[in-house]
Amino acid sequence: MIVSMCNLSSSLGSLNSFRLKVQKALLQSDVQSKSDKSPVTVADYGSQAVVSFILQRELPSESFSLVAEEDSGDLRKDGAQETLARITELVNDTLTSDGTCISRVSEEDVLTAIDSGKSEGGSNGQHWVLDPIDGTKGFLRGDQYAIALALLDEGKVVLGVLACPNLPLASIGGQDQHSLHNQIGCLFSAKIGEGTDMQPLDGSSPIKVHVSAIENPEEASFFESFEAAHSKHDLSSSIAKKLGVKAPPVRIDSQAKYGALSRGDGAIYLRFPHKGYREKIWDHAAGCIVVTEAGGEVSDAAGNPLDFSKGRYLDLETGIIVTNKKLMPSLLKAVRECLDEKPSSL
Ligand SMILES: Nc1ncnc2c1ncn2[C@@H]1O[C@H](COP(=O)(O)O)[C@@H](O)[C@H]1OP(=O)(O)O
Ligand SMILES: [Mg+2]
Ligand SMILES: [Mg+2]
Ligand SMILES: [Mg+2]
Repeated sequence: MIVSMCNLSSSLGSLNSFRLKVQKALLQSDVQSKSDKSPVTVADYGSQAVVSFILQRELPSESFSLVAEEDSGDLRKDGAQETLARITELVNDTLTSDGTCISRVSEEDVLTAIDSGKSEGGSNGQHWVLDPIDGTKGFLRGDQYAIALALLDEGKVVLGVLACPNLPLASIGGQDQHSLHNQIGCLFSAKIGEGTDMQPLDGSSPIKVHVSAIENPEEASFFESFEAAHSKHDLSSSIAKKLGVKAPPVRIDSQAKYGALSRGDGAIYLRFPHKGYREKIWDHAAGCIVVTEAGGEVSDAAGNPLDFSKGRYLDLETGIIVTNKKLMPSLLKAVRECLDEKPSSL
């Protein structure tokens, strides 16, 4: 399966205008609640439809498989007609404005495109993995969010693209504040064995990025979820304290954390969801390769690499930790000690 990184990057880049436009003009009726109480918006559905259309246009149909977050169930219910019409209008605006020669798509086409993301993934063959808007709560607040697309080959992530429309090109880690003219919007892309690139969302040239080289935890800063409901802030604080981290946490939404970490804005990302939460592959696949190709490591709380071959969910020891190769052993030790002291914290 051959699809150029350039095509993919420009397709996700063109989605940028779609999302910024939708984010600014979002109506109350554009936001719904899913069965797990998490929010979903016309932008989540529209983004999934657009990426699905573009991938299916670029790729041979017989082997196409997409594992994506949203499905059309709620959009097919009575009362959803207006929402579906609005999504279809936004999708058509996007597909025609980015110069791709796609004729207008119907509401049924949009529903079908969304549902092409129902694949179960797994360890055989190739599967695209999509989070059309990761960090929907951040998107709604006007803060960080990401569009995350990855490719699995025989259960391994081999390619990842992470668009972060609200992430400054300059570091959010304290240094380098005055470079790049405070431009906003970053696209991270990584291919196995080829490193990680970052480029502005306007399509300017990419640069190679690398994780922080910090070895002394006292100089490290760490990322965690903005939402306390998504990750235990008290547990992260205990781990950071035990490790000797002095800086307060940097709290941002979505896989933008992986992007920021891949260019060394911070050195550590800690994620400890509350009991019962199951991590999905689309929440980590693109971020994971963006960080590992930039020289970092991603593991579960037991030190195992993430296994993307088990279907739509990640099967892991609760907790995801990300850092550079130098800090990982001491970070894992701090995690183990904190969990041993307070096993009930998981
Ligand atoms: N209860 C929850 N616990 C942990 N993560 C959650 C929960 N509900 C939704 N998420 C997902 O966590 C990710 C964002 O986490 P964070 O911003 O805290 O890093 C998103 O993928 C979000 O889904 P979504 O893609 O629907 O926004
Ligand atoms: Mg969601
Ligand atoms: Mg997500
Ligand atoms: Mg999402």
